[in-house]
Amino acid sequence: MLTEKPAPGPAPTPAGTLGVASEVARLRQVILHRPGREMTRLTPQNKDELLFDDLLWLPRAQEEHDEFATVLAAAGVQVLFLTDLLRETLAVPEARRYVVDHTFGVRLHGPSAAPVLRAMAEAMDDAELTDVLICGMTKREMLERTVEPRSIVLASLGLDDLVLPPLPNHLFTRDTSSWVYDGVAVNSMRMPARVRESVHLEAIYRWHPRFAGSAHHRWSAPLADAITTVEGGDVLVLGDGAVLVGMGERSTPQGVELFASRLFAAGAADRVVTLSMPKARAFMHLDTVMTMVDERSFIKYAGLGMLPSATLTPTGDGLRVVPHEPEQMHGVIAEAMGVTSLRILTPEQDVHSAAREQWGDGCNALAIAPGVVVTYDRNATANAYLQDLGVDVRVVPGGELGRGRGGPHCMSCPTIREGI
Ligand SMILES: NC(=O)NCCC[C@H](N)C(=O)O
Repeated sequence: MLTEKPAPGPAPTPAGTLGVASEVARLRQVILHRPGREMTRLTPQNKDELLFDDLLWLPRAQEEHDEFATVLAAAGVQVLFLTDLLRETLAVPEARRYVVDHTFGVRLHGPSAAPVLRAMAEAMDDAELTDVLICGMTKREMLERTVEPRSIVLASLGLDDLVLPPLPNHLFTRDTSSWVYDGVAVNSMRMPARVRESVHLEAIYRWHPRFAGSAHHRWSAPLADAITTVEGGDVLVLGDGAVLVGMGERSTPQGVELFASRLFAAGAADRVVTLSMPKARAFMHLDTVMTMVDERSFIKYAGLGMLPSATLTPTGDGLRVVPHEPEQMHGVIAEAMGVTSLRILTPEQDVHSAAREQWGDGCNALAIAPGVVVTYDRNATANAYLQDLGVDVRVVPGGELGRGRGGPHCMSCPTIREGI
């Protein structure tokens, strides 16, 4: 039996206007995804394709996640759960049609099976459809709901093969959509295993009553392609019109230029600093190596070193691009932030311990207010180091959650921070 989801805290009070004008301003509202049955689809055979390094022990992962949600709720953050948002969104007929059409399509299922699968999905109630969309569906489960259409796509699958793959990386709500100033980017995801996550977030922001009525900007064309990709873990909102974006394994220069152009066109930002990161799994997103702790402090992985950067600014009808040498990295970010220097926080430890803590998301802090961060308890050196500097560190367990390679920053999509 999976454990029940706890109430996320006291009855939510209206949290304010949607938007995030800073990485560290007091967090008011966040989207989380409590890991569920989709995690039980992970096997030693498919985990790499599904971007997990190991299999999660689900009840323990849920306990850990519940603690994360409780720490946030105790700090006055309104916690929204993706499963609830998706289920409530599917009650809107247009949203349901959009999601079903973008899930059961000719490309994935072929022209013979797609219409049958769509009809099967249409017949489900909102909760069942939500479960199938997130957890996926085997052919055996499909046959409990519909007769097998004549389709070589389906005929090629065994009974326990997946007609619809699960989405275990919904856990990392940061990446799929990101609020930047008074708008949201529903991101085109780089890895095939995560592409369908954007369908759900797009539907939520377009049709869920909580978001549909708000006049926020959109910084992306979701599901565009695998070239113009930006993922939220690569994006840090520096404040006062500045944005920092990492380009590496997931976010591409093409995607970042489009993203910057949209921010500039709306007047939401006027400078974007890009960092060229190594293309490696350990550095898959900027927030795995560097996150903000307060208005001018970053916790940074020692092994990251200094990176080539560029400053993008608007020119009226295009972008002005000024490249910088690696040694200028901190100065360039400081200048974009309008501060004389950054405070770079790098715990002192031997290279092996530093690499182990980075792998365990030691630099993946979620600021819930300036100088108040949520981190995994396992990163003892980084946590003690921050505490010694006077940072209020609120630790949560991450032994199971961390197996998907993400910490508190990755597992949270802030939708409202103070000061927007
Ligand atoms: N911002 C992040 O670094 N998110 C963690 C994403 C982990 C996920 N398993 C992935 O590979 O996409």
